[in-house]
Amino acid sequence: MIEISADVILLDIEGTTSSIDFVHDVMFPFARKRVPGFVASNWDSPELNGCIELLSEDLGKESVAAWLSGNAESNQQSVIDAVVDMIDNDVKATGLKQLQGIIWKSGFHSGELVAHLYKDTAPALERWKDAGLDLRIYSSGSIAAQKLFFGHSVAGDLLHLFSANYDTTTGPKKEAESYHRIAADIGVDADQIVFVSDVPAELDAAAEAGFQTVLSLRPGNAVVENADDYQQIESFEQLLVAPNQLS
Ligand SMILES: CSCCC(=O)C(=O)COP(=O)(O)O
Ligand SMILES: [Mg+2]
Repeated sequence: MIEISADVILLDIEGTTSSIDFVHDVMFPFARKRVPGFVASNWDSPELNGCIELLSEDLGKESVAAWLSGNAESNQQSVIDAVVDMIDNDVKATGLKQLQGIIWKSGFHSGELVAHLYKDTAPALERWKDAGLDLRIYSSGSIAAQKLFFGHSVAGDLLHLFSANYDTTTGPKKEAESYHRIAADIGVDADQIVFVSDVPAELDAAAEAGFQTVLSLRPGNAVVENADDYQQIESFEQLLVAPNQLS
């Protein structure tokens, strides 16, 4: 059991509230299968072009210019191949995550996608919220995707439990500056925020910014060799958080 005093709980999704398998074996294949049709049908749309613009910031203008150096048909195929390759390699690029979020929308709305949550996740969120804690999400998945995810979960629509969502438009999850920005956005001292994630490098960045941190050890997560360097939980039932100063 870990007992913490804090006002805000900031949660990662994959490997923390929900299984990595669901994201990799259900959500990624759903998007991957639909990338060719989506790119072909939306080639001139502001939505797709916004994602391509973001990818050129993520990957460098030269890479994206190379995809777009041929005729319309070959350019579309280059974008499709590049996006599929990034999905297969779990690239956490903002433009890719925006694109995935757009494609997932139809799946969550039709009921084909229902977000996985560990059985302790929804009860813990309710318990923490009732105790007066401010709950937020910070994930590589786009904010739109996060809202689809928690709006269409195995425990129903949980969006009312969260005060805000952050994605990589705030900055990369492994950089301290991103956590400084989140603390400034919330308007509390960094030490009043506890960040829970399965990725040590994310916890290290958060700790560098002054956050309290907890390592999430869920079944199917990557093995963390130095797990004992962190406060750790296998379930949210092991995380007791008492609010400090928020009214
Ligand atoms: C919003 S669900 C999709 C999650 C996703 O695409 C992802 O990359 C998860 O990364 P996280 O930062 O939550 O580990
Ligand atoms: Mg994670």
